[in-house]
Amino acid sequence: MTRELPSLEIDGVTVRFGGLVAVSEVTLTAPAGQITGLIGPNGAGKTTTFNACTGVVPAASGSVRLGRTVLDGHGTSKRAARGLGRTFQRMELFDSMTVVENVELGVESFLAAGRPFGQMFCPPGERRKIAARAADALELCGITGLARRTAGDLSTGQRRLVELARAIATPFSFLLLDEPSSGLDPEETEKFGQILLDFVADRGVGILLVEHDMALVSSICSYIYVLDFGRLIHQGPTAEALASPIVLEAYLGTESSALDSAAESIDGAEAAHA
Ligand SMILES: Nc1ncnc2c1ncn2[C@@H]1O[C@H](COP(=O)(O)OP(=O)(O)OP(=O)(O)O)[C@@H](O)[C@H]1O
Repeated sequence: MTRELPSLEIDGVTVRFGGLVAVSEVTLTAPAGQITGLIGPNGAGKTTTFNACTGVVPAASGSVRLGRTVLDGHGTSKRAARGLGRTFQRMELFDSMTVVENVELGVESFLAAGRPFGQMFCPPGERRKIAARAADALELCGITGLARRTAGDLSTGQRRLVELARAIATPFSFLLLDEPSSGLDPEETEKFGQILLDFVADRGVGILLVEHDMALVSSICSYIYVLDFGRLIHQGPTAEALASPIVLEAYLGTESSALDSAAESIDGAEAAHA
């Protein structure tokens, strides 16, 4: 029987840094088995929203749930143990370790956190489980051939895939991905997007994606939320949201070229389906 995976529910979350309201009463739902986009200009509050979900910063008000599990009041490790995984804007790989060691470490830490003296003893059978999950994730990301390479020797594109493999090898029930395609060229980005689509279709895990690459957003997210100055200014199906005057205005002068490229890729996709 496959387990039912949760949606992420953010309900009226506000985060303040002194007098600055970085996130203001943000409410969103990101369902299981889909990639939901969270976009907005620089400084709009996207990463802070992720930080509030994972417990890195306290929310002044509001609530975060994974399905029926309330995450409020827990620290970062407990929220991860409840199933909320995350990748960071800046890559957090261990450069002196091999690719497979990096990926296995993610799984090992997750499993160890769930039992007493977990970091000291690895029960028989668990090592095989960890290796199997890591091998599966490397294959899904198309990097099995890099398993024994040292992470620090890899290109940015390869390192992004290792980071993704580590996140998907770990048995999280929902993933927050913060600009995961940053530094990739268009070909690598397209491949990366396809891996994400295959992953959610195959495993049913939900993803909330923060991303500046609008061509990627428009090709893999069916629904997006748009933040500006900490507030949600729009939500809706991707094509509609990216064409919305209020969204265009928020991006004007900052990322209008990014939206142009998104519009081109939406037009291209529509033409291909016609
Ligand atoms: N720890 C902090 N202390 C004070 N201000 C902060 C802190 N973290 C973020 N901010 C401020 O909160 C606002 C939202 O920042 P945040 O990093 O969430 O934006 P973002 O949408 O993720 O931006 P970007 O796309 O550039 O990563 C910004 O004005 C930022 O300067």
